[in-house]
Amino acid sequence: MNSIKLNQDRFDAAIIDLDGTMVDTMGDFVAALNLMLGDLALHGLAGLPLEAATVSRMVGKGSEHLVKSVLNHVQTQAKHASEAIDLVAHYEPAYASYQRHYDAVNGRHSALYPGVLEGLCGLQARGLPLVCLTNKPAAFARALLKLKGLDGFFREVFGGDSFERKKPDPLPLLKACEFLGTRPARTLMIGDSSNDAQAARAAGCPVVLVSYGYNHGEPVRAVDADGFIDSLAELRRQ
Ligand SMILES: O=C(O)COP(=O)(O)O
Ligand SMILES: [Mg+2]
Repeated sequence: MNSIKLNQDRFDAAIIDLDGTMVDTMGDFVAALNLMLGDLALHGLAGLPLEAATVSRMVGKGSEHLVKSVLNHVQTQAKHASEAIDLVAHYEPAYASYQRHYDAVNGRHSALYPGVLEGLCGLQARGLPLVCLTNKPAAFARALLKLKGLDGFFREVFGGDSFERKKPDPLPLLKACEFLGTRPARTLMIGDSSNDAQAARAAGCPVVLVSYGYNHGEPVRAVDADGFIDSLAELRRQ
């Protein structure tokens, strides 16, 4: 980690992102989205099924954004005007189908990144209270954390539907700090994307990004952040 030294003097708590930071959930997203396209009879259209490389560019801004991005992608893949889809008419059924399928596949095609347990244990051993803050719907996030054995680490789990606005808006981080009773300047945000970094900057939280996540398909080290780590286990050693 380059410019941040993690020590108890500097931080009173940590807020940790879920997808792309603690759990590699790409397999769940891809499975649920392809089942959704099957329901809508869009599965066979121009170059589908969707692949992880495509979906990883769309993840991180919540389910509504993800479903809209996939429908837009299908639209741009349509080779003939006759294949063009009505995005507005498809959105509601697509979203309902996606939610149903994601609920069923949640955690089945996903895995903890290496070093996550060590990192969380290290933060906990330092006495830092932890909150999980994701743009994933809170119910999906809680079920996933439980399935992966991580639920016991967090005082609270906030999702993309917990507040009026999602990351990159600072509101969820400010609310998480309020819950923790800590000042943003002393609350470390750990994430995988520019979404997390922008929210942290705007809230006044220091931010460290992992190098292995999704970051909307862009190189993460180009993002304005206070440090980068290759594994959460590095937090233990600071
Ligand atoms: O957009 C999502 O569903 C999840 O994204 P996040 O856990 O990286 O915030
Ligand atoms: Mg993320």
